[in-house]
Amino acid sequence: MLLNAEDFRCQARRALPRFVFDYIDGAADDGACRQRNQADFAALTLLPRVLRDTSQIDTTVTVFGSPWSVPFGVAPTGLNGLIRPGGDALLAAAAARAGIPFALSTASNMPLEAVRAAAPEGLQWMQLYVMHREMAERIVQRARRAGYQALVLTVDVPVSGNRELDLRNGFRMPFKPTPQIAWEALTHPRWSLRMARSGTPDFANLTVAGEDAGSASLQAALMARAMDRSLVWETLGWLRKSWPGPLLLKGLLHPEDARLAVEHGIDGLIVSNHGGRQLDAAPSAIHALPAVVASVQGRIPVFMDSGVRRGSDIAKAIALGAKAVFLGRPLLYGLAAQGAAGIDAVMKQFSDELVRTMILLGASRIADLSAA
Ligand SMILES: Cc1cc2nc3c(=O)[nH]c(=O)nc-3n(C[C@H](O)[C@H](O)[C@H](O)COP(=O)(O)O)c2cc1C
Ligand SMILES: O=C(O)C(=O)c1ccccc1
Repeated sequence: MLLNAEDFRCQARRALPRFVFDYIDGAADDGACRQRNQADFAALTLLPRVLRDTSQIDTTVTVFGSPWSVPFGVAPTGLNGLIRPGGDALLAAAAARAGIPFALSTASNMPLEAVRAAAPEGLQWMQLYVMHREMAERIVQRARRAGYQALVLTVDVPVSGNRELDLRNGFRMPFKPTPQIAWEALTHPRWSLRMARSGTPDFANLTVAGEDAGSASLQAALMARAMDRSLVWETLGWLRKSWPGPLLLKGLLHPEDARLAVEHGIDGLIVSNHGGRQLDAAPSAIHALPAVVASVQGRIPVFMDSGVRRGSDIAKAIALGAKAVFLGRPLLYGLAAQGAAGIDAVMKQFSDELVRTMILLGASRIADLSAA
């Protein structure tokens, strides 16, 4: 029986070739930050109230004018097509069914227009990595035309985190199976068959004038996470010109950076350490959240991700000032274990756990959690 995120993780380990599972599950250096993310959630408590009317539970929140049925969304993750062909479309459609937003990664294997078409009624946000500004501008224009509602600039990948599992496995883009990867793939005939039918899982959203979107050098550069490190607060205004909608920064932890973000006209923040995949010495996101919330003083919504594994973790993040959270690996485990049904099941698990937590806390609305 798959009852919780850890159950789905174990099932995903069985369902995937090792190099794919390692890529998803892996973290930077020694995995200390990834562990901290969960340990710090576990160390927090919520103080329940009793004899309050919880006969009706309302989990909805409104974000940038749009209602979410529950206060969580799908975090942007690259290479979802490596888990299942069309992984991004499956995640986007599941999010639309659940009434929550899906964030598409710049490092996705499906063209952003195709993902939008897979769930045209859903909320979709576009995550941006800036390798070249001109390439970034093209992605932003396309996202705007395709109807993405918000743009999320990820700022915690100035360079790749040290992912030793990926290095040892020889996992590279353009996708080129090493003997080990070929062996792992072949011992998972179902996975290999699916991939054989769908073709190589290239990054599909890299467009540069004069260079083929699928060029080997662009593929390799994105996999090496070779970002434009000259992009700074002073040059952020450049993005504003091509994106009139909500613009969020993802991956900051410092309260002073939160203040700078507000000063520079940013519309929302995602407090995150990238699931422990970047700076292994970083504090947990839930630990960093309160100072960021204090610094922002309610001027813009603050979201968080990294380490959310239970509905009670969502309640804890909201109690500490988050508007909502994003889920990364748990949904990927669901996708790996059972495809679309697995994503639905993981989303339902988090919703059910949140509702139970709210009843136990005597909170009938999300706003009531702020006091827990
Ligand atoms: C396999 C994988 C790929 C990811 N790719 C991206 C990405 O392309 N862009 C991005 O902003 N964050 C990326 N992230 C980070 C997630 O958006 C999110 O911050 C993180 O997964 C949250 O932690 P959690 O997995 O503990 O929930 C990735 C995370 C994983 C696990
Ligand atoms: O692995 C990641 O966390 C990530 O952000 C990423 C970046 C570029 C390509 C693939 C994944």
